[in-house]
Amino acid sequence: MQCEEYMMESSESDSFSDILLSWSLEDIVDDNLYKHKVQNYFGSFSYPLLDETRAQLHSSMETLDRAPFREVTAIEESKPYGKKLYDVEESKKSWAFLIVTEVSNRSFKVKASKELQVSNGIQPSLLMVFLINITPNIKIWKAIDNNKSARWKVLFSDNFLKSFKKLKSFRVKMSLLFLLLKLSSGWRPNKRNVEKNCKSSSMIWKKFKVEVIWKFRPPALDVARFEDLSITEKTPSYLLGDSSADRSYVEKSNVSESLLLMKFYSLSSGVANFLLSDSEGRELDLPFQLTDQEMEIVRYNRSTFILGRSGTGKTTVLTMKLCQKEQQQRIAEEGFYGVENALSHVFPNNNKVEQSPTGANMCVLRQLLVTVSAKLCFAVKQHVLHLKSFSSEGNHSGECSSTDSIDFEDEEAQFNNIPDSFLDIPPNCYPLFITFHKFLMMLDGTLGNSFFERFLDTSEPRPSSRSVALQTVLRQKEVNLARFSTSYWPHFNIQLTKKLDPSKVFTEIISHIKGGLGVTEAGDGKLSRGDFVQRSEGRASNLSKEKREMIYDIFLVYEKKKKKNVEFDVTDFVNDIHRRLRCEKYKGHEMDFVYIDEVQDLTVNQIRLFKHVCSNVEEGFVFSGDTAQAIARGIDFRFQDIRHMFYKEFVLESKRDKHEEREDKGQISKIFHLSQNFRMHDGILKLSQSIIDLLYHFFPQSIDKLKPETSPICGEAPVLLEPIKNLNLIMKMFESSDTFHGNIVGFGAEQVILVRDKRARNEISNQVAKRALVLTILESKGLEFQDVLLYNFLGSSPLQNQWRVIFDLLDSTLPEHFPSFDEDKHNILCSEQHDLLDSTSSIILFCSGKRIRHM
Ligand SMILES: Nc1ncnc2c1ncn2[C@@H]1O[C@H](COP(=O)(O)OP(=O)(O)OP(=O)(O)O)[C@@H](O)[C@H]1O
Repeated sequence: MQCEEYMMESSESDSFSDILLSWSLEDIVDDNLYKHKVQNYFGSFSYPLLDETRAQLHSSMETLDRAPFREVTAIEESKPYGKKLYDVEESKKSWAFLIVTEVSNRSFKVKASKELQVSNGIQPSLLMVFLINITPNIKIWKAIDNNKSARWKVLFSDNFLKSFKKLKSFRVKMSLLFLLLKLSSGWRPNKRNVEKNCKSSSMIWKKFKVEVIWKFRPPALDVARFEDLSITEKTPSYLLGDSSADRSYVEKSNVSESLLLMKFYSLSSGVANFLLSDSEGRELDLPFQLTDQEMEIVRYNRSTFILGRSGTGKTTVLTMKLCQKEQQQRIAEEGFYGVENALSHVFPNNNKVEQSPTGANMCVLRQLLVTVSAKLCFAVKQHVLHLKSFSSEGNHSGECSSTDSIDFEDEEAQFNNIPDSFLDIPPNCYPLFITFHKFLMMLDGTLGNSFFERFLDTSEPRPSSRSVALQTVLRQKEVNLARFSTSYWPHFNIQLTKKLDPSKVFTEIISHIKGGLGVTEAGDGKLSRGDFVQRSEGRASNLSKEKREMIYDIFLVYEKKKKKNVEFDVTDFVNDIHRRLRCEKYKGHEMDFVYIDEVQDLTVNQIRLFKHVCSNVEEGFVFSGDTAQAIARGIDFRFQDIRHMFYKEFVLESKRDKHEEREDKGQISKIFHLSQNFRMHDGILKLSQSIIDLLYHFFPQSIDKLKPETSPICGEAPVLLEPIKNLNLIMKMFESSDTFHGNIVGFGAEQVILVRDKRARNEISNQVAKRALVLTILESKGLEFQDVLLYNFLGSSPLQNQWRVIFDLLDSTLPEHFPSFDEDKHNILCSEQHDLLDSTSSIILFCSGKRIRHM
């Protein structure tokens, strides 16, 4: 039998520390001793609960939901090694480990590792529920309990997951999990095999030699690197990915391998069973450990707003909130407590029991998650389905549609199996993941007299499917910013247009004149000239009275021309739905919970529509967004506007409807800020922050002022590749698929070339001949890559030399012929800066054109 080394970290002072495991598995030696035992532990197990216990659980469920459940580790002393996850406030220290200490057929007990602070109002039984919650197969806890000495909670890393996935032998997988369980239960290897290596009095590093484990191989090197030696010096080499304690390796660690950004998962029986059952090498998508900041939002059970920059975990929090509700429903269904109460807790709308296609009764929790981008919608749905299939141990199937291979050119294809109406959604379509566009289509189909009827060409034969007909109408008749700029703008009075920018004018029309706060639902769907012009006096305005007059003139001409062309814009569609909702009552499905991601891409008038589909105003709405990003051009978004509108039109109106207004005015919903960035290292964040600073300076209204984000990882600033004379750099880079001066190796699935528009995409795609993924910035929104090559963004900017206005800001000694900043004239700079910001996930700037070198 072969022996290999592995190591673990522990704080000797506390017998209930976590094990922080971070290693790579490659090969595993063949033999193992534990096979039979493992099979015993992983057998199926069902546990009958006593009535008394059930009653206890029932009464405590509500409190549990709100309990600040936090598993505190003793790793605080070792902060440099851990993520923020382990930074626990003093007050929460009492939230210690909870271990099932006894399991028998008739009862089980829970014991806290430290003194449990019952004075906090939390009863031990609550904690028991939590364990049941995450570990439906209790038997595994019995295994942990076999050894009464120190028990450790096992967290494992992304690296572990990836390596585990590669393992072929089921037996090896089992033996590995078994070993982890043994460790967590307090088992320690034979003393002869232990070397002690004391780094400090409070921290003892142990090095164990254990039978039958694996061969270690350091992860591959990549672009970004560690530089902060204060971290690397204190961090044990194995935690940074190298068993040989080679400092130079540490400095070259890939950011994605870093413990500080890495995802961690805790080992429970559910996870163990899932890992073992995953025979087809399917993507492993497990619930990872959230930070305190994220957990606070997930547990907060009232309607709320989540604000954070790209990569701070907004979508993660939304998804986990949704999953939490699903899980509560499952518990309710499994009868852990009285069914009626369970239902009232999970289904605020007192939803009904529906018949499944097989005829069985099923409670349908109606959750709706809406995004603007179809790609993000797809990604979120896949993630949740994975999590669901994990938590129901692989039994989950029968989702509404299979979205395995989506053609993003035909983004709506992923919704083919969801009806274009809220009237008859099959139960297995829930939770419902749709784009805002699909949401509008569904509302249109729920109400009488479709908006599109008037645009269908009666002379032509109608396509057999409604959705094909609608797609055609949308393609041919919808005026978006691109069509506005090309087909409408040139026809407006040049005296008006020469002083204005089409994107600014379109934004004002769509977001304010026709879709903003001042537009009441009952009105005619637009602001009067007087109201619009008067807004120049408001504090938030950055447009003069004169310019507003001009914009209003353009608006009137635009409306006439649009009518003549029999065309429409999105606000016409939204206003038409509002109009119909005033005349007829919404009869579609009532949602229990609604989650709206990328809310910055919606106008106030669009967001208003959601109140018709969900009356659970107190608890049912979560909006998340970032004013630094905007997918949809032509939207002017302010978080505070949405929040006030929500209070006035959702909260107060619902209270009025329920005749509650006198006693309680309700509260304006809380805003949570997420500030830790998981996607980018410090070097990229600094670049983003410098663009945000430009936005604050030039366009303070276009972005909410937030605290700068933090990232625990240091990294280099993005590299600027300048063109070499007579050399097509892109071609050169990709002429051979795997080498470019030895620097860019294997530009593959985790890398992307970002370009400005579809034209550039086609051009670059041809040049790299499928050797790299090429996306427009818009298409890349919400997706993640290890490396981003931003191609010729500045060189191809419509702003051309006008970028130079920012030099004034950067260097006051520059000669005077640099143009000075004019808000209206340079408005496009705002969207350009937003685009640039969107692309700064991890970028290598690649520019052509001399002008760019100034940057
Ligand atoms: N606690 C955590 N530990 C490790 N990784 C995390 C944690 N929370 C979130 N992440 C990861 O950080 C990345 C960004 O998260 P997410 O997509 O939720 O952010 P976002 O704010 O919605 O970003 P965007 O606005 O760009 O879509 C994801 O890879 C996510 O899995």
